[in-house]
This record gives sequence, C-alpha cells and structure tokens, in this order.
Amino acid sequence: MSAHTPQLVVHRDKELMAEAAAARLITKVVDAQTSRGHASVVLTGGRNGNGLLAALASSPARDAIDWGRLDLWWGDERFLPEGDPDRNVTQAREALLDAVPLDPERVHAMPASDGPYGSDVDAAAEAYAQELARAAGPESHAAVPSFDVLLLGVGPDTHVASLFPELPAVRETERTVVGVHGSPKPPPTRVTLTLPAIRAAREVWLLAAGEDKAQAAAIALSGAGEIQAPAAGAVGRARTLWLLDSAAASQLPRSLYPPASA
Ligand SMILES: O=C(O)[C@H](O)[C@@H](O)[C@H](O)[C@H](O)COP(=O)(O)O
Repeated sequence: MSAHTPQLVVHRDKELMAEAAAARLITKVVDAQTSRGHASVVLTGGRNGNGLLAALASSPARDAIDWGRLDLWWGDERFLPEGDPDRNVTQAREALLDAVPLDPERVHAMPASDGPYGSDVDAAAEAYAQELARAAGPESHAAVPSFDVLLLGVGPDTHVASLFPELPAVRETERTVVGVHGSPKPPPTRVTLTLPAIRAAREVWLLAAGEDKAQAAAIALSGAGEIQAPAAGAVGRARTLWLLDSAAASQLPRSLYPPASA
C-alpha cells in the first residue's frame, strides 16, 4: 500500500470520531516529541476540526504532550479582524489553546485582516509562506516545515482548507500559501495552504463526519481528480488517513474499510 493510498477508519458517530482522533493525535505528537524533540501540527477549522480540539482539551492523556515543544500552524483561515469569532484561531483558542501551556512563539496564526498587511490578503498569504519557509528544515519537502500531522476537515463539496473545486487556489502548483477571493463558503476572503504545502506533510488526516459528507467522501475516495475534488489531492508523504463516522462513510463501498467500532 503506497503512502498515497488512503487508509480509512470509521467510527460509530462524530463524537466517538472526535475522541478517537484526539487520542490518536496525542500519541502521534508524543511519539514525535520523543524521537525528534518537538512536533509540528497543522490545525483545521470547522465543526470536525474544533470537535477534535475540544475532545483533546478534555482528554485525561492531554498533558502527555509537552505543549511547550509543539508548533501549531493553520491549513486555512478566514481573513477577518483579530479576535473575530469566525476566525479559525479564535475557535481553536476557545476549544483548546487557551487551556494548555503552549509557547506563544510556536503558535503560528495566519494574519488577520486588521494586521500588518491590512486588507491585502495576497500580501498576508505571502507573509505566511515566508514564515513557513523560515521554519522549513533540511528534511522538509517543500518550503514548509515537515509537519508531523496536517489536519483537514472535508467540506460537502470535497473542499479541504480553503481549496474549493475548480477555483484558482486548488490549481496552484508553486506557491505554498495563497489568498482566496470569493470563497463559496463564507466568509469570502481567506488564506489557505495549497496542495503542494499539504502534500509536504508526513501525515495528512482528513476528518469527515455527518451524512452531509457522505457524497464528498465517496467522490474523493473513488479516484476523482484533485481539481474537481480537492480532498482527493490531500495526501501525505508517509500516510493519508481518513477519519470518518458511519454516516459520512455510508456511500463508500464496504470493501474500502473494516468497521473500527460497531
Ligand atoms: O475554514 C474553514 O471553514 C475550514 O478550514 C474548512 O475547510 C472546514 O474544515 C470544512 O469546511 C469542513 O467544515 P465542517 O467540519 O464544519 O463541516
């Protein structure tokens, strides 16, 4: 099985999926910190991404993670003023980040629309690309750090991060971060990693729970192209893992996965 062949784990419901994904992430981060002294994780916005963070916050094993040696990045961000409740970083802080002793220097939020780049989302994207490049190490496979885990929620249209089917950002092959104008999912202006940046991650974990993701999962896992189905292009160098609940897996061929939980 190649690293690009997605592995699937299906859980009974979205709550169990969030708890199991949080436990999986704790183990992955602890292993990375043990073997390399630090860990690097890319967070995602949305209900499933925030659900994972909330489950992690309440996990009894939470503090097995050395929070001071964890680098956090974002896969995308809504280009809104600092502190706006719709920003992914605001929601991540509420779900987990404000409850754990992270090193603020290692929390790499994407720029806000009232930050140093003002309303210029393309300049904000370029600045984040430069921040990623500065953090890239010799083992990196693009001008980004070698992320241990890159988390992605999956949209009902198969979007991941702010890469939407057929739109310019999903077609980007050189830059690691771009600005998005006219996102079909509000708000319209966003900053997003591109597929080259996503594919530089050691592991990519895609989160899909709920009936409204069943068609997207079936399309993305049935060999669709990445322009039409961006989730299909979200593959990791060492592993691509889909974490689903039964509802989101309901349109997948049964041959694709063993049930992880009844
Ligand atoms: O900024 C965003 O909106 C997210 O990063 C986006 O990519 C999200 O992960 C998916 O739309 C799934 O969202 P749900 O988990 O809420 O369905």
